Amino acid sequence: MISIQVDQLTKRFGSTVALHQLDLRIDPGELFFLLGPSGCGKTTLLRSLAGFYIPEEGMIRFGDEDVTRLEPHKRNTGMMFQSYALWPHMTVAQNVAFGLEERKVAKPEIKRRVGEALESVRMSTYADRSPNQLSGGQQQRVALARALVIRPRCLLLDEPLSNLDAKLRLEMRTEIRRVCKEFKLTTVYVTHDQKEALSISDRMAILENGHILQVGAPQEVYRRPRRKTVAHFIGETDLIEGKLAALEGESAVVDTAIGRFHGILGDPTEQPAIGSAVTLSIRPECWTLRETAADVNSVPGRIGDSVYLGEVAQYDFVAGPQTLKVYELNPRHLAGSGDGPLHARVEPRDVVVLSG
Ligand SMILES: Nc1ncnc2c1ncn2[C@@H]1O[C@H](COP(=O)(O)OP(=O)(O)OP(=O)(O)O)[C@@H](O)[C@H]1O
Repeated sequence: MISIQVDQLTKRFGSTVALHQLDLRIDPGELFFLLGPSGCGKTTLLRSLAGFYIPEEGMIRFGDEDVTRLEPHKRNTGMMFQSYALWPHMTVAQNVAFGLEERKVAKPEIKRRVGEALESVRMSTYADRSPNQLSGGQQQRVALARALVIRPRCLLLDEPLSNLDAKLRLEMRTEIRRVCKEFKLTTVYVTHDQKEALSISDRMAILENGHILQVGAPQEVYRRPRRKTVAHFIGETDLIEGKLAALEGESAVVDTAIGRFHGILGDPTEQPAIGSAVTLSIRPECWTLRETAADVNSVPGRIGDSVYLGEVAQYDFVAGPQTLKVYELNPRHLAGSGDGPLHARVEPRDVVVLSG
């Protein structure tokens, strides 16, 4: 197991700065995700780790070794990309063996390791098939076996599941986590799919314009986003603009057009000034609907549109000038626009106060 450390990494393409003095440390054996809007620099960072891009400034280390300028094939990384590109004229076993043949590994050793790699992704019985006789999910398993067979120092995955349908994606993401943990591989995983990241990552980084906005475990990033962009990018959220009325440690009081809220600072290291503009981020499932008002964090309003989805009912809750998304888990019945006035209430710990 190795750590991956990135110090002050800058990568430019002409006048575009794809990565700005990026600092990041990924712990040994960690399953680490890179997330962010299109063009934020995820692929550039992954390709720099793989050695396909050489940064203009900064350093990349695998464990204690400086690999910043090392050629890709000398880095010994296992890679799996969006198009898994198995060679159609080779069998599954030959596809997996290829990397070992290139490395001039002895024949009996190749046979043993290919067997082990196919076993680890549960594809042993398909060894003699050609790739076009496999489903998309099975091809992806072979691509994973091909990445694992070289005993890489780390795994680099770029949208590995994006060609699969929804059900297979669910199955394969658990499979990828199982394999990474079994092989104790430090893994960097790029995706657009926040559910993939929330469900299997140890930690994740959210990028924007070549900068890292936040690094943390899924629960930290989801429950305590530090910036509006992060709150907006990960999960659903209600953003409510207001002015900071009081601050004591991490606890903040904010006045908004729909009332006064008590909450917690998203980024306790940045203390906004009293009277400054702030934004509240409240997850739709944190609200509860009641017929009576509560003492704090209680907003009167009416149900607008509603959608029943079995385990959850989704409401548009019209509170004066603001329409909030409110999700009720395990709904007994669906509230409708014909119902009387209600009060949406939220715990202060679920109200995240963000600068700006
Ligand atoms: N080979 C290249 N030549 C010129 N500009 C590039 C090149 N590769 C990336 N860029 C630019 O660098 C920035 C970061 O791109 P990158 O591909 O890393 O983003 P991304 O987060 O992976 O996006 P996506 O989610 O769309 O794949 C973008 O502005 C992109 O246009």
